[in-house]
Amino acid sequence: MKLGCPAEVKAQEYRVGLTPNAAREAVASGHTVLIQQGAGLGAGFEDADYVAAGARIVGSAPEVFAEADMIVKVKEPQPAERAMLREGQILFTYLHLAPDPEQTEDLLASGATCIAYETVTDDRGGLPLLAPMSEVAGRLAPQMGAWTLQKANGGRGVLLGGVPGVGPARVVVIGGGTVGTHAARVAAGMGAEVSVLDRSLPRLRYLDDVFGGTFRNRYSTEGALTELLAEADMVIGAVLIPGAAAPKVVSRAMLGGMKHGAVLVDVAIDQGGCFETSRATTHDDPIYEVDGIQHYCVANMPGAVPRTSTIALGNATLPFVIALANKGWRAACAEDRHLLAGLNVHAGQLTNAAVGEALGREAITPEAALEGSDQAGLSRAV
Ligand SMILES: NC(=O)C1=CN([C@@H]2O[C@H](COP(=O)(O)OP(=O)(O)OC[C@H]3O[C@@H](n4cnc5c(N)ncnc54)[C@H](O)[C@@H]3O)[C@@H](O)[C@H]2O)C=CC1
Ligand SMILES: CC(=O)C(=O)O
Ligand SMILES: [Mg+2]
Repeated sequence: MKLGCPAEVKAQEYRVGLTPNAAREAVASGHTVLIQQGAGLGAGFEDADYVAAGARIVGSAPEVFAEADMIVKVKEPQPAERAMLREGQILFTYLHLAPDPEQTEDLLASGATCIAYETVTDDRGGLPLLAPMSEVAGRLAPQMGAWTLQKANGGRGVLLGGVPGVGPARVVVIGGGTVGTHAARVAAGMGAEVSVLDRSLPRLRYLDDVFGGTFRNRYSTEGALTELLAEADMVIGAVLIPGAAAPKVVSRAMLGGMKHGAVLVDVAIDQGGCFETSRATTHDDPIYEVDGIQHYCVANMPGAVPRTSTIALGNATLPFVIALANKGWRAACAEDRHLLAGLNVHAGQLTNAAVGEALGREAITPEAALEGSDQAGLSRAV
């Protein structure tokens, strides 16, 4: 198979879909790897590193898209990239379709087979291709929130850890999954007083067992949240219902009960955001204010640390990239129901129920797409 890796074009996105080590393994498995010139530079990988791994450097994105059977990326394809996808081509990347009807429309129109990193599952109920970026975004969240809390950035001018004689900042983390746990650990490590809320009792038990002495946890109800918001200097939004639009856990009215200059960091913004007042921002212009509360809502936070993020993401995606390249998408997905769970769009049909529900569109099951793909191809060909 020909694997193509274009340079990312989203604002301030310096990650890359394939590392030289991933390229080397794909080449060793008998595949051709096409890397757009300079695609790895932002993450510290030179074209020469890819050439040494056996990959071929290609001058432009249109050449990569035209030649490759499978496109491996990081971020959801931007409009110019969507226009280059074609029927039968595989796209393997983050998609986050639930809050993005335009992208969904374009992917359906392309006829491509689109597998989303964020809905691939594992045996333990986890999301193995989201987890590494959730670890990065979780660890970054208190760092970005601490910066936003500085007076010059519109925050209330509170130092996270306090100093001797002055108490620490209070941090509330909503959602105690991967993002939330890593955020809570780092915020506590910076000296803040941290509370984590979740709606899963098994998760709260786990957090209590492992981190009981480091941060507190509470069952997430509006009442508990309202109490904690009143005292909070920083609130980190980290909830997820896989594939679905994020539930709005903090309404605009609830901002009125918070301290002026407190900070919201909405990590869940890539699924539409879990605060009513959130809108996606970029690394170029990351913060804005609503009702005296500062909002940081960057949808690709790991892009801020592209070296760490690219390697972490590549470690997780590599086995799936190789399986897709070796077997083709249909056999690879037929043999691995967890990879099949990543199928969001195939041959003009939506194949993820949560995305369909969020967008009010009909979705078939990924299993039906697997069985019906020949037929779908045939009916378009006549
Ligand atoms: N902005 C960015 O750059 C990035 C964003 N993310 C996003 O961060 C979000 C969280 O991801 P993960 O931590 O990996 O998910 P996860 O599935 O590990 O954790 C989510 C947690 O939220 C809890 N939850 C669900 N509904 C809730 C509610 N109403 N109240 C309280 N808790 C609730 C779940 O029980 C679960 O423990 C996702 O939307 C993910 O896409 C992840 C990486 C980067
Ligand atoms: C998860 C995601 O969207 C990101 O890493 O940018
Ligand atoms: Mg994102």
